[in-house]
Amino acid sequence: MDIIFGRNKKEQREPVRATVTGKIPSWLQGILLRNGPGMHTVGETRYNHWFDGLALLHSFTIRDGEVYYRSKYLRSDTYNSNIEANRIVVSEFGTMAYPDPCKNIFSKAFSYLSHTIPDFTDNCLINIMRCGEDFYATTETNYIRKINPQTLETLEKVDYRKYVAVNLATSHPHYDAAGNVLNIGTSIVDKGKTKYVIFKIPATVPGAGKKGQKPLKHTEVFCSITARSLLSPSYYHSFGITENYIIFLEQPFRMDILKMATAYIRGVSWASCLAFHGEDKTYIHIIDQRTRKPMLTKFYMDPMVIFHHVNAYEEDGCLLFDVIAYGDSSLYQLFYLANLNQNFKDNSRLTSVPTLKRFAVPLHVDKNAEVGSNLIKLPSTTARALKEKDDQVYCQPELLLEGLELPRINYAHNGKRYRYVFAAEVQWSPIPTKIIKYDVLTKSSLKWGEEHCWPAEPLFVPTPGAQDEDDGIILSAIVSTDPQKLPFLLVLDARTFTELARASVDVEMHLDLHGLFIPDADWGTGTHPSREEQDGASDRHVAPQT
Ligand SMILES: CC1=C(/C=C/C(C)=C/C=C/C(C)=C/C=O)C(C)(C)CCC1
Ligand SMILES: [Fe+2]
Repeated sequence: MDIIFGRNKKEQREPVRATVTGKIPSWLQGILLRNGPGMHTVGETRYNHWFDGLALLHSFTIRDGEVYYRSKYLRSDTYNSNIEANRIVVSEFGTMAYPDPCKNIFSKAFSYLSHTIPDFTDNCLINIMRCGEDFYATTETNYIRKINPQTLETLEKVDYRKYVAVNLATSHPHYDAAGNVLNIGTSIVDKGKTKYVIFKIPATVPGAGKKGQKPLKHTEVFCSITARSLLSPSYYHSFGITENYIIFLEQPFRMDILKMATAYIRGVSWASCLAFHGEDKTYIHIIDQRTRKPMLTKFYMDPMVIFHHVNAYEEDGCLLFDVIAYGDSSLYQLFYLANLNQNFKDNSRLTSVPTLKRFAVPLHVDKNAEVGSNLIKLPSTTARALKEKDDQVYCQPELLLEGLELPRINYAHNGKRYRYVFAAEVQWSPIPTKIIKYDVLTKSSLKWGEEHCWPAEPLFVPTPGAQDEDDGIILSAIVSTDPQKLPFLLVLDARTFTELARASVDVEMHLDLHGLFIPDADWGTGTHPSREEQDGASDRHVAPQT
């Protein structure tokens, strides 16, 4: 398994043409841009956790039935410092690093103290975010890195804290129909308070295109929620949204700020400051977008760990949300590289299987409803919300499907009633073996899988002018454990889940995390450099010139 997880991947800086078999639909023109960890050792030093790896961006440019692949390490400050020092000098999720090798005991003590809370990393390895016409590589700290989606070149480092008071922010923002970005971050012990801050970055700003007119400068705080605990806010990875509401789950998987403040001096990682408190509840915060205020009813559910929200929607006075839930935090434990070795199969059993669960929250709670009564009367779900005393409501889910992660939907249905979840199938280990299309209405699934193949997150791209939710294609980058088999971009018909085409590339591809598709039609005529300008004049191979 070391080939897939632990081995450093070489960049493919010049676009290389893939060998296409089958037929890519002629309307599919654009760039699939994805992110994930690609380098886990620097010099003699090694990261402990797969999520620590240095961000490797890669893209598949699809044009006129051909596919061109390229990859480039994000030239973050973290990457540059590590490469220059030829060792890991910046701390990541599972690895605490020490910048200066101290010469004597006094300077060592001084160095430790002056670094009590080191600056967080800008190794943005998780996802790609679109802000108007700009694209950023993202992680979960206060830093994002602007990138050129065509050349994969690294551009400026952006500190969210310049625009909004957050120390951490998710790498799974939402977008409204106009392309405005909505995200959530945590503001830690700021003016005596720890808060979850929901903020909005407009897609366009007056005078856009003029120097200095950046959407980020116009970031506004939409709403904030005081954390239940000043010194142990929840960890979260995503959130949910509908037309009128925002769903934030304050789960009992928490960060211990005091532990974090002493982590550097104690020589332990950030990950060791996170703990799951199975004796606690998960609080459901529902924010009404019209008033920008959280609902006063105290909704809660069992203790669980949720990384990915799938979708949410409103139906007959209820708010329904679908999430991939775990019974504990064992997922993060599994990704320690020490577990992802030859004995992978024995070491990497999840102690809880990721399960698609549907929750339902009543938007108007009748104060006179009997304690113990179920407030959900929808025929469409068996999810329940039990009235309790003191304005509390206990939500119990409907179990939809076990064994899936990295969920995606047709984003045109985000926040609305929907039918299809596209995901990677995973059972008791974090190995994605198949891609699955799950119909939440009929509860049936379609699957794609092939021997030795590990599929990445399946991304849905709609057919132009599509009416049906599944009228489109699925794109997934597939890596293989068989050294004889080249990695490839898989193109499936999203309706039937049959293979339309595959584009094999003779490179060492990494297993990635998340990304997005940029249709060619999205390149405006205005401020963007032309494709010709950006495609890279220095291309050795036949570059996708148009
Ligand atoms: C560096 C750093 C962090 C990084 C977290 C990361 C990198 C999480 C990755 C999660 C993924 C990939 C989940 C997939 O489901 C924290 C803990 C936010 C806080 C402190 C500094
Ligand atoms: Fe994620």
